[in-house]
Amino acid sequence: MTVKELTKNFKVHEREAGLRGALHSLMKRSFRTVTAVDSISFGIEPGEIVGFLGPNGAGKTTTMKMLSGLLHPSGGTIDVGGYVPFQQKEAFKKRITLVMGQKSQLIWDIPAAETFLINQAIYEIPDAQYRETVGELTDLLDLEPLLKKPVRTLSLGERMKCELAASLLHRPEIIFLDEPTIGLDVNMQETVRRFIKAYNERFNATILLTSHYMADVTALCKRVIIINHGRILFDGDLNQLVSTHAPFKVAKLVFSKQVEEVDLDRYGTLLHYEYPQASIQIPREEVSQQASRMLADLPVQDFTIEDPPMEDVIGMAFAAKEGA
Ligand SMILES: Nc1ncnc2c1ncn2[C@@H]1O[C@H](COP(=O)(O)OP(=O)(O)OP(=O)(O)O)[C@@H](O)[C@H]1O
Repeated sequence: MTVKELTKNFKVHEREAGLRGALHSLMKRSFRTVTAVDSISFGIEPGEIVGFLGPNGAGKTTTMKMLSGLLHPSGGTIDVGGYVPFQQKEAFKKRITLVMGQKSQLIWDIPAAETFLINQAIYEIPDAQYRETVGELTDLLDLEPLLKKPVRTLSLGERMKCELAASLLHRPEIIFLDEPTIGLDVNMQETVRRFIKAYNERFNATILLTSHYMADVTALCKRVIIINHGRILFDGDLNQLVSTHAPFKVAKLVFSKQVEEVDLDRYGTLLHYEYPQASIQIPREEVSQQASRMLADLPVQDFTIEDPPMEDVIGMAFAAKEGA
């Protein structure tokens, strides 16, 4: 998949407040242009899972819609699996899918199994292949007990599992996942994550994923693209992002006895101390040395070294860019 200088402008109608504004806008409409995606370029190799991150309104969904052919770009070029998405060729539609966590394609009053049959017809999936794929997806997602119930009676997580299956029946090799875990409880998020990983491994599918849950990103994506105000801020290895923008780790300690706060400052920057727990920020190159010192000097009952939370790392990446 290759994207070059992709841009999307929306024309939005502006109206002054109040009755005068309403009357005025009847006579003369005034428009403002919003640039949702501003000349972004990137390439994604077959089989890669890439995290597409950014704050609300950054342009992620707009980009996904252009990549899947739902929106016509204002500028730039897109090649997805050898196709130009907005030409909406049948062969292209059979190779991709767009799953939006906030929107459902399942029909509310009938069981998911029946939506599956409709999709079989739409995508012209031969019977044998359809049965095999439904069987595989049913196993991977544990769908058996869900398929015959009307969709409206399913929980959000159960519906999301059916949603994923419905979107993957035609075995697309390029998948756009827009917030697939939104609103799900922690266990169901983990189930969906495991499924995405298994699907990617089994079919070598290329996946572009947006999520506000950093656990999705750290579990699935080696590479991330971060956008803000429609522009790419970072595109590269997740580990590199962390080591560039957070050149430190956080030691989490649990003590078996009270320790003086001043004693903890000696090992790094004390972030938090409330007996029996403390967290201390330590420069990466000092981690092993300071860890052995702490274990030797302090009444440590439990000890872990972690990367800082991804939210913080991304926050630091934004701050660095704005400061530059
Ligand atoms: N149809 C539209 N008409 C006008 N403006 C739009 C339209 N769709 C999106 N926008 C604007 O484009 C910008 C990018 O929106 P987009 O939905 O792509 O962001 P996002 O990164 O997906 O955000 P979120 O994380 O909240 O889903 C926003 O300022 C949004 O208001």
